[in-house]
Amino acid sequence: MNIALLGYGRMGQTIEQIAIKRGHNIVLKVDKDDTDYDITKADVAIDFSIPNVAFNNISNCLNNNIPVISGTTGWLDNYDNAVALCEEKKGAFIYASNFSLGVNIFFELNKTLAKMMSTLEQYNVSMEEIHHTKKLDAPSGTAITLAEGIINNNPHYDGWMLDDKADKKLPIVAKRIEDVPGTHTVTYQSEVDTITIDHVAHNRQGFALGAVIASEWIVGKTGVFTMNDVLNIG
Ligand SMILES: NC(=O)C1=CN([C@@H]2O[C@H](COP(=O)(O)OP(=O)(O)OC[C@H]3O[C@@H](n4cnc5c(N)ncnc54)[C@H](OP(=O)(O)O)[C@@H]3O)[C@@H](O)[C@H]2O)C=CC1
Ligand SMILES: O=C(O)C1=N[C@H](C(=O)O)C[C@H](O)C1
Repeated sequence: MNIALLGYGRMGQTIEQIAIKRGHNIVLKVDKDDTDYDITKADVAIDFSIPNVAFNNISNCLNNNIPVISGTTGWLDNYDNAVALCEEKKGAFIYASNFSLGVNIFFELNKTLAKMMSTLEQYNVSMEEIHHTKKLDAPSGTAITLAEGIINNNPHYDGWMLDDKADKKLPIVAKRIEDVPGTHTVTYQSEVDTITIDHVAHNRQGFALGAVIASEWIVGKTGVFTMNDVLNIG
């Protein structure tokens, strides 16, 4: 498969290594100053760029009928526009806040736990995410997906709040510590005990492998998909 990498930073470079090991060719590497490129030489594009360019990158792929995988976080104000464009162009698109198999299982575990805890009013839920100091957005996309998994399954919460507290808002604390690839912890606390579930990424290989698997899966398909479709879970 011929793959275009939109964003050639930490993730783009890790994806390149895994894609080559799986027998693919990297035909395009696009970074900040690369404005004049031909996306049509790719069979599929993988976008791991920065929040304020992701939607443009995705639109360019859909306008040129190239299936696109995006892992960039912090651009979701435009997610519905990306979905509408994909439907209009009869294209193929997947966004995931986290492509790793482990986190996608963790998402399902989080939803199941949220359902179980939803009638137990003595527990308050909170979340912490820790990432490297170069991360541009907070809270992480993964933390937002986890928060949505709780809010949709527990009527005591109707939103989330970063580094603050308010009634019915799930509090999220975002910490930045050098070189941490990504740690997410969900905590239920009562007066008598604490329940925590966490996912700790040891490196970026899991995110990158998931993105390559998603790109292999999407070629030849039409529609807007999620990692649950790719992994057949959920
Ligand atoms: N969904 C998931 O599983 C995961 C998501 N992420 C997300 O992926 C994104 C990238 O992460 P990471 O690789 O660590 O970040 P990096 O900063 O290492 O890489 C981003 C790259 O995008 C480049 N870039 C800037 N402008 C453009 C443009 N117009 N078109 C294409 N590329 C551009 C940057 O170039 P320059 O440096 O020259 O500005 C940089 O090389 C983040 O949003 C992060 O949150 C990260 C890990 C996993
Ligand atoms: O920026 C990162 O590094 C990561 N970003 C994603 C997010 O915002 O959830 C996924 C992963 O945690 C690493």
